[in-house]
Amino acid sequence: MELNELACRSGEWMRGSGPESDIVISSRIRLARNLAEFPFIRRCTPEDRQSIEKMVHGRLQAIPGFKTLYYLRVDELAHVDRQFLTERQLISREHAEAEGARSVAIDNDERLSVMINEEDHLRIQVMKSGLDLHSAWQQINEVDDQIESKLSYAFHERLGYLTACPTNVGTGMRVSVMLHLPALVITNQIEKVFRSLQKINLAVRGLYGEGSQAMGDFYQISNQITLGKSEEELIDQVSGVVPMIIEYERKARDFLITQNREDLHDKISRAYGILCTAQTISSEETMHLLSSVRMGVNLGLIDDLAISDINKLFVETQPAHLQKLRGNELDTAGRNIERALYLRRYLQDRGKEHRDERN
Ligand SMILES: Nc1ncnc2c1ncn2[C@@H]1O[C@H](COP(=O)(O)OP(=O)(O)OP(=O)(O)O)[C@@H](O)[C@H]1O
Repeated sequence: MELNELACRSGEWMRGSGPESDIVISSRIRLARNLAEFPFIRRCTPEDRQSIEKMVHGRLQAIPGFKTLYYLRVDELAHVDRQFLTERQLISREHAEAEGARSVAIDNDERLSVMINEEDHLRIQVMKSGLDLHSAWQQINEVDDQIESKLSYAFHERLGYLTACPTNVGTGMRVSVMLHLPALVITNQIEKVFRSLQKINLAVRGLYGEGSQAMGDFYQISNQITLGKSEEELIDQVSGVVPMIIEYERKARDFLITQNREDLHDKISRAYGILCTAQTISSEETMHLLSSVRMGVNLGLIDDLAISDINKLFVETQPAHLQKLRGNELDTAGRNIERALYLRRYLQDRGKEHRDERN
């Protein structure tokens, strides 16, 4: 697949069409799996890695339905292409930066991706728009069964699936939701919410997962425990807590709008104004301003844009996306100019379309 093809369209999870997608950007389930006949990645020789890569690729191809997956050798891609896949959440930052033979298989809608030779031999992930963990589980469970019918997984009768890091042993599953929580940040309640989540063994991470900073008020909430609970219990734990966080965020938004409507409207309109007119802008500032505009769209304070537009802009204004869309490499200053140009054009076009629709 030409990566440029991917750059020109939105993955399913970016469309903002799933349940509760005003606050829940996406739901993700990933399974860590290893092959019984090879050592864990950290103990593999370069030859082992090559053999695993070749074997898994071959077996995946033998699964009906997997033939249509795009298959990319990550270690053979240019830096910008690896960064591009990270920005689309199709591979982890570790997979983009690691050494040795490694690859990824991706389906057409970007719902399913399988990383080969990441921290574990296989990392299978399914992503859905909005809060949709149960259907993500249904899909990943089927995919996992299909793969298991072609490969022999490292499995221990008492412990469950064996993984490179002990924190993943058992189900090998991480269940997560990416939430947009700007009002809890503005009202200084976010730390309190995080402390309560940590008490019930849920992890809070930034936009790009483990060790990453929260950007644009996006937070990822996931299970910390993988052992001693069934997959359904882990999903229920995360699914059970998310509606409460959604309610807190909605209450904080209501509070802001009733107590301070003018200030909030002003903050959001200024953010929109800067995005529509800036001549040079960093990705950090863009994320920050888009976060305000996203809340403005949800609160009906901005009606020129839809949530899908904002989700698309969040991804397409990232460094590698800009360079792919533009077709050449750019340094930081060049990217900041290109980003501002891209935003001005996009927002002016969408504004015009909306005005035409209304007339
Ligand atoms: N709900 C989600 N929606 C979109 N992207 C997600 C979601 N959850 C995680 N991701 C992305 O997946 C990548 C990997 O995430 P993360 O490092 O948290 O977990 P992981 O792959 O399960 O690995 P590990 O727990 O072993 O570190 C990151 O880029 C992260 O942003």
